[in-house]
Amino acid sequence: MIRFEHVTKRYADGTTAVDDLSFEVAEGELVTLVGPSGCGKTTTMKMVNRLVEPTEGRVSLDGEDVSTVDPVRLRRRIGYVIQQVGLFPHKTVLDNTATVPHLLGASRAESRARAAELLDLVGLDPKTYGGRYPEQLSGGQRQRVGVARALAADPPVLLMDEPFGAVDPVVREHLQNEFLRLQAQVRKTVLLVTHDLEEAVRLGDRIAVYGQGRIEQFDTPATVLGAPATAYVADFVGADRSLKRLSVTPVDPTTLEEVPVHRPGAPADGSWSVVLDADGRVESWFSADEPGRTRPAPEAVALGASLREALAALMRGDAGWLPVIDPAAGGRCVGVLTPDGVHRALRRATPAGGPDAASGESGATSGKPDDAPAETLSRR
Ligand SMILES: Nc1ncnc2c1ncn2[C@@H]1O[C@H](COP(=O)(O)OP(=O)(O)OP(=O)(O)O)[C@@H](O)[C@H]1O
Repeated sequence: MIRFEHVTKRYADGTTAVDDLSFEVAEGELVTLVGPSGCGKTTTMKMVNRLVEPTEGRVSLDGEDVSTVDPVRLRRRIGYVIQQVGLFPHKTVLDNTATVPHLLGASRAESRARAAELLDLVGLDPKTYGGRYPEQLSGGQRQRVGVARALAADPPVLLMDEPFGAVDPVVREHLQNEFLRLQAQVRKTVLLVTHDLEEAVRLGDRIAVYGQGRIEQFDTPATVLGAPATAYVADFVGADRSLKRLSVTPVDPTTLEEVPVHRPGAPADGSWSVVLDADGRVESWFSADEPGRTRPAPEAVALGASLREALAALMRGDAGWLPVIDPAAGGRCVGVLTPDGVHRALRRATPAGGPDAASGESGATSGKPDDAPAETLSRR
């Protein structure tokens, strides 16, 4: 666990980069630090592995004040991933990844076996890529090697500074998703710096929104987007935060409608009805427009998927509704999601007054919706 207690950093030229900062990152939690350029994010991160020393206050790791720990010993417990990955150009991908375990005393064979496992874990087949040199990889592949290398010593803590910054938006989203999948397996305590709000929202269990040298709000993505604590945060998350909230609001059972089950021989109630198979999965459906025509089941989404995914699936099909399935119950259809349901779910994840009522005016909220607590997507 990482803890900052009243930490201030003033550089020699008098710049106050971080001003009286206090927060905690729980074990296994991924916290993103987001904010404009120069607000102190990188300085904050570097005080964890002692690349920068605080002027005042205390940074501790698992209760131990880092200023009392030998920096070399400290950094063995902390993986560090930076945008310019810094791979050794004259070493193969496998050897780059094996360097740290080897330095830590593992035999060459053990280190290479571990490196191959890690490359596999980050989605690079060691047989294909292990023997290549960094210049023979794409930017996205190099960044994956950077992540594999940081994980190689199996550190409990990872510091990541714009780790997916140097690639185009499509590759970036792909890497982010892979990283979330990986994090669900390895559960590191992660502090990740980004200037990209989308990335902060997508990856963070919690987000720290930085103003100048200070944290303006520290909360779940859904709460930061749904209930910005200050005018500054409201401005930073922007007017389209309702759209961003689609990514962090899950499809949940309470916003679904009942499945309008079709009874053979009986006239369909309402405008459409659904035929379920013996396992409760949608087999086909009928619309009152053309009652005699059997239509194939629309694409389904799983409980817990984001509203963003659900909306995309709604747009891809022409049914106007989606079956929602429970993967834990063998893919049984537990309800249907309609555009109205999406709207209700978004409003539910918002404090009283609807998606855009949470203003950044001085009557800032506590950061928590009053009625239904905003749920965030569980990525674990
Ligand atoms: N070594 C240094 N000496 C003096 N000032 C510094 C030093 N390093 C950083 N600063 C200043 O401290 C402030 C915070 O810098 P920092 O790199 O922590 O910001 P950041 O939020 O990570 O920015 P960016 O997103 O641009 O990387 C800036 O004003 C910066 O110019």
